[in-house]
Amino acid sequence: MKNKLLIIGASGHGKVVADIALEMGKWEKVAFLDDNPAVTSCLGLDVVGTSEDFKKFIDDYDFFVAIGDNDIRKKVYQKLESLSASIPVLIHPGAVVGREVLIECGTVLMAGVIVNCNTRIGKGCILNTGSTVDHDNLIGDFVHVSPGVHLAGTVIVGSGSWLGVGSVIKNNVSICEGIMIGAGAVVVNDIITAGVYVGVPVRRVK
Ligand SMILES: CC(=O)SCCNC(=O)CCNC(=O)[C@H](O)C(C)(C)COP(=O)(O)OP(=O)(O)OC[C@H]1O[C@@H](n2cnc3c(N)ncnc32)[C@H](O)[C@@H]1OP(=O)(O)O
Repeated sequence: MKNKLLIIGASGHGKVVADIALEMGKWEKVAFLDDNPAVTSCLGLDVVGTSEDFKKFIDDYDFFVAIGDNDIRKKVYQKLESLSASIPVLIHPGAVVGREVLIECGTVLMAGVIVNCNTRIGKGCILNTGSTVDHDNLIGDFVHVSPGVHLAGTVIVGSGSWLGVGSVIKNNVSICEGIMIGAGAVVVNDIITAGVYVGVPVRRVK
């Protein structure tokens, strides 16, 4: 771990990620990289270059990819990983993490998140504000669990999936890779085909 942090992506999501990093109090400097030249600061923190510039900073900074889109976040993360960048886990002090929970690099737990025991969260995930992930879950890489989502016990979520705001996943359900679950949806059975699912209980719309 380094004493400076560069956040890639000075968006609304990046702003919340920076807020968490500052709350954690582990870095003496926090700054951004962003590809929009019009954005020069975010949350009062400087944008010091574009995402292409990251190699210049690699020896001195930790890096965190704060890009909401799962596919883009994965691409940028993998570029950093291939150069052995130091990529932390960010956990808001107001999140609760149970025993025997494994959280991989590049994942953020926002305020009010609860992860119960024996759960594994993959790399590059977003556990957004107030979401809960219960016991014995397996969450793949680059998953976005939106604000207010609830996953009951023994749920599996495949890599790259996005659970929309306020959705609910019943216990013992598996969701395959690359799924989009709509806002407010309820999943009560396994989902084995990629697509967009909405409603209560969910139906596939795309
Ligand atoms: C901090 C943050 O902000 S984190 C970000 C959180 N954001 C989210 O969670 C966004 C979740 N996104 C959604 O719910 C979106 O509506 C999606 C992804 C499910 C669908 O979006 P699109 O692919 O653009 O589909 P589209 O809007 O064309 O809708 C397709 C159909 O599904 C319906 N539909 C879309 N979303 C929902 C939903 N959440 N619940 C019920 N029905 C829905 C539409 O009314 C439409 O029905 P119709 O064909 O009968 O008219």
